[in-house]
Amino acid sequence: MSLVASGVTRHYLRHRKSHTALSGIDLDIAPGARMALVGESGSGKTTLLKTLLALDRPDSGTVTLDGTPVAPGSARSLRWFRRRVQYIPQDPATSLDPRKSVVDLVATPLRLLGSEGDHRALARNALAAVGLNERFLQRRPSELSGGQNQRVAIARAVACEPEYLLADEPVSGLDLDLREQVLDVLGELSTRTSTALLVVSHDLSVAARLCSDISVMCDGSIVESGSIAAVLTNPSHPHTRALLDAVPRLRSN
Ligand SMILES: Nc1ncnc2c1ncn2[C@@H]1O[C@H](COP(=O)(O)OP(=O)(O)OP(=O)(O)O)[C@@H](O)[C@H]1O
Repeated sequence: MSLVASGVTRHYLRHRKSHTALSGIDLDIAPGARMALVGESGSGKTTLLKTLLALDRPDSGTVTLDGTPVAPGSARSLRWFRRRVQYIPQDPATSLDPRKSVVDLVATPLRLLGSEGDHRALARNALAAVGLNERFLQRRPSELSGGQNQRVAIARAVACEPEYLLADEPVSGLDLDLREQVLDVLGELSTRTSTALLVVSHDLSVAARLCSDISVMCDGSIVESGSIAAVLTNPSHPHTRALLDAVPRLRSN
């Protein structure tokens, strides 16, 4: 019972040459897991996330949810999967329809997924859970701050109560205050619910704050994984040590 990538490989053509973005990745996200996926820019984190979300098709290998294979397909054929696996994109500004009100942005996916219940009431509850109260409901994304839009994106992802939440750099590009706000919201959500969290980040401090396990990517491979405490105190791969050196605070803690 888990979201699993097995032997996932993905190549891209660049300047007519094949470039390996993912090289035989195995990753198992158990129910309720809180896992960070870290690595420097270009290591393959987003490509793996897209593959796990059935937004991108691997060249070889499989992604399965509780043993059922998933791959890109029609919205209808993936409805069962999207009800269970949701996504917080890196840049909410490009993922939120600027014409829609906040409450509609959160209620619409519930309608499309055929979720049970009063969609607007569920949307209001999800927005309240991320600290956006009634006075925000009719605003448009352009009338919100970056951190507020990021919280709308979180509410949208959690409103259908998914079992797995995959977040791509959820706080990159936010200033310090907004970053703290969004990390608090995600941390609170993952402790209050049984939703599994996979957080993609190039930042080890974000990983340490939200997750209990970590996988480190380098050049399309997972080079190290384990509990955050073990990996951060005793990194075995040079790439992990280099990432750690970039966050001196973590070393001294
Ligand atoms: N659509 C694409 N076409 C060609 N190459 C791509 C494409 N998407 C990703 N790549 C390449 O695949 C590799 C992995 O990219 P990916 O975006 O998964 O890395 P990342 O670890 O998420 O990086 P970042 O932290 O900068 O977002 C990179 O070398 C990237 O240039």
